[in-house]
Amino acid sequence: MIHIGPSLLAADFSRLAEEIGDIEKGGADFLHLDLMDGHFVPNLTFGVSLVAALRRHTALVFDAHLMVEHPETYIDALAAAGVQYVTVHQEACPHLDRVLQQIREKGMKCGAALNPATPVSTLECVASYLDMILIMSVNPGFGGQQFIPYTVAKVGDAAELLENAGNTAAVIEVDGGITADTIGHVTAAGATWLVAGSAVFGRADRAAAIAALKA
Ligand SMILES: O=C(CO)[C@H](O)[C@H](O)COP(=O)(O)O
Repeated sequence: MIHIGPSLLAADFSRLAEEIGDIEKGGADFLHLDLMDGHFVPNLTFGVSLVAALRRHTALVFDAHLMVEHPETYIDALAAAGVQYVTVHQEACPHLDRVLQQIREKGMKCGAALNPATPVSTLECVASYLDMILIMSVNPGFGGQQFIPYTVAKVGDAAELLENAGNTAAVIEVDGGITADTIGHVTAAGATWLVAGSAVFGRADRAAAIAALKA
């Protein structure tokens, strides 16, 4: 079952509540929230107070992707803001197990994200209890980039890792450069959650854009 999550990064920041209403009506399955701190990635987006404010405007599942240093300092506030999925970067977490447990203890689903050049094998020790593996198919920091083809093989690696760990409940999400042309490659390899920024918010008819990706 394919889930499409528009990335708020590509929305019109001057009218976010309307933009979210548009994709919710248009058939989005979740809302992807890119929190960037200007340190882990060379861009700065928004923080938890904005996420909390948006929570009042939609029933969509909130999928927070933390592209930040020290993600452990965000977890309590994200739980209070009503976020359901929190994904941290393996590369930002010297204590990955600890921060994933912290997310679970707050009653949220936990995910681990990998930059394009980070191997899936780095998640072997936590694979049995992850709720999500997020394969970045662009270098994180900016929307509208070109999909990196070698990341398709990493989706297959993630599927194999989860299978070997006996974790059939976890999902594989892919983020970056997802379009009607690239989506089929990653779904064939095992991804079921697809983040799409430009391919949804960049189009006037969001319902048609989501339907095109699902098709
Ligand atoms: O995490 C991201 C960038 O770091 C974005 O979610 C991603 O790039 C989506 O945008 P697009 O679909 O336009 O590539």
